[in-house]
Amino acid sequence: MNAKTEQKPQVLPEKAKFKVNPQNHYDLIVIGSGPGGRSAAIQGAKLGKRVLVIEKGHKIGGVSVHTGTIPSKTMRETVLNLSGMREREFYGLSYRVKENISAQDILERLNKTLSHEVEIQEIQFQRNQVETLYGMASFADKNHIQIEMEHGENVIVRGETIIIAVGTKPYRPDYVPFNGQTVIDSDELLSMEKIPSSLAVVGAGVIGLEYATIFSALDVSVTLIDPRTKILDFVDREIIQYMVNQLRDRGVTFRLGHKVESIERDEVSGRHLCHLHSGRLVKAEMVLFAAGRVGSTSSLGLENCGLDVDERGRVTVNNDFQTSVDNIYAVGDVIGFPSLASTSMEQGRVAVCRAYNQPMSTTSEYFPYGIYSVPEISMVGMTEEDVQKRNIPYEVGVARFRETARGQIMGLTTGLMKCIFSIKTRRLLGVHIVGEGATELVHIGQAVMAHKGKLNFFIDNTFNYPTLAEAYKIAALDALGRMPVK
Ligand SMILES: Cc1cc2nc3c(=O)[nH]c(=O)nc-3n(C[C@H](O)[C@H](O)[C@H](O)COP(=O)(O)OP(=O)(O)OC[C@H]3O[C@@H](n4cnc5c(N)ncnc54)[C@H](O)[C@@H]3O)c2cc1C
Ligand SMILES: NC(=O)c1ccc[n+]([C@@H]2O[C@H](COP(=O)([O-])OP(=O)(O)OC[C@H]3O[C@@H](n4cnc5c(N)ncnc54)[C@H](O)[C@@H]3O)[C@@H](O)[C@H]2O)c1
Repeated sequence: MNAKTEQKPQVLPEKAKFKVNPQNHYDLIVIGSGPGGRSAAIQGAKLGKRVLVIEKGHKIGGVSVHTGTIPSKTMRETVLNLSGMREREFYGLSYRVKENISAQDILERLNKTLSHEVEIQEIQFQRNQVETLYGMASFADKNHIQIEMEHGENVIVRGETIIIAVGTKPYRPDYVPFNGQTVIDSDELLSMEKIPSSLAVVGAGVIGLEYATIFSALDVSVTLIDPRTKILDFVDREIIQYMVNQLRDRGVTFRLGHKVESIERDEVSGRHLCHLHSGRLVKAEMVLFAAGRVGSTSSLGLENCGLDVDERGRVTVNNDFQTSVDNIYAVGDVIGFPSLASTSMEQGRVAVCRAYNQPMSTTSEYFPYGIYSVPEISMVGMTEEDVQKRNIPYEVGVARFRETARGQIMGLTTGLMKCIFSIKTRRLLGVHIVGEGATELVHIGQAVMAHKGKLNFFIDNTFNYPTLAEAYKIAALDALGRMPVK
């Protein structure tokens, strides 16, 4: 989709006049109730503002709650528990907690988790007196938002400050014959009726990799296809290599550097044939197309307030998350990188504080990245490739989880932590982890980095025993052994 062609910049309407009932006047209007919108709304309410959140879905929560973060992580947890994968070191490769895991097993837990999460968020809005209207929002002008409600009713509301937090939707090019059941995007995956015996995942980004590895843990035969030869190029190469080796060992097939040209159904076998540019063929019962996402801006009427979007439907903002129209801010996935629930929440809070000139300290430059593949990956700070590019003299310390007593207790045979230290200052520059608990463990490194901590922090402090966190000490001692004597 070329959003640019959809969103023709137009001349602003001459001071459009809208008669708006004073009841429909708000200090702050937030469009979208995902992590960015939610935290913006609550921050606005905490500042004593009258806040309205407009949500086009039936429930608040956004992609994060309904189709993205929480569902995929709940699915992962269910699969890891029911498959017994975490226990196989002790009980053998054939160990299963439940034989024949069904789509229903996964959906049951998913529905319980999601409704609980929505309830918590609704209570948060109630407690903070954030008002909610369900309907499709579009700009009438820079202060007025038209809301098309479900039963055809149209309402116009006025906001002095507006936050765009509409997020993204899956990229769905015309050449992919989506059918909602066997050729699907990541939203549709959550209503699958049956777990396929084979799966082709097109796009080895974070979404593709997470789902590919979750299905592989269910013993599904998975092929991962991506036109790029390097997957997740922001992750340390050693960590990716470590993970790819494990996945190959588990039977995942990689078709990197291969572009899908067409997808068709083979009527005889009922499987789908993915024809690759190279002439190779991938056959699978289900195809998951996960080749990125586009901003949900095509029906937002941005042209009515003088805003434009890029080729992926994203809005441009400055460091305060303010768009080129002074009373309109944008946060979350709609502004692009890093497109995480975690960073979207922070952006929502910061945007509102900046809009109301609240004194606030500058946010830390270090944020962690968590990839919930099986095994999981997490990182903060610079990769080894980054420090090399910047010509920083460095040393690396590595710890393997199997070297820790906790790792032995848990039956971990894999898992790796890599810490990068500056030789000159001895400061911790980056932490990269692949394996059990990576997304939790990384925060220790994040805290040390944010406080400009050095190698000696890990050497001089005692860690709980037995823990996986001990890996930090092991990695630091490993690096120390190779550091030049000062
Ligand atoms: C499969 C998947 C897994 C993910 N896993 C993780 C993870 O593990 N960790 C992580 O940090 N991030 C993860 N993400 C990313 C995370 O979900 C997003 O970064 C986050 O949801 C973005 O929040 P947001 O506030 O920008 O908007 P969204 O969550 O995208 O919500 C936007 C909301 O706006 C509404 N909306 C859109 N247009 C309109 C309109 N015109 N009028 C009214 N309402 C409108 C939508 O209905 C939606 O509810 C994942 C994403 C996906 C797809
Ligand atoms: N754990 C997490 O934090 C988490 C999990 C899932 C998603 N997310 C966020 O969601 C966003 C979207 O994720 P994503 O994986 O869809 O996008 P992405 O941009 O990360 O990856 C898309 C992948 O698809 C490939 N691709 C692009 N065009 C293609 C085509 N025509 N055919 C085949 N492959 C193609 C790209 O080479 C890339 O590897 C990301 O920015 C990510 O930050 C985060």
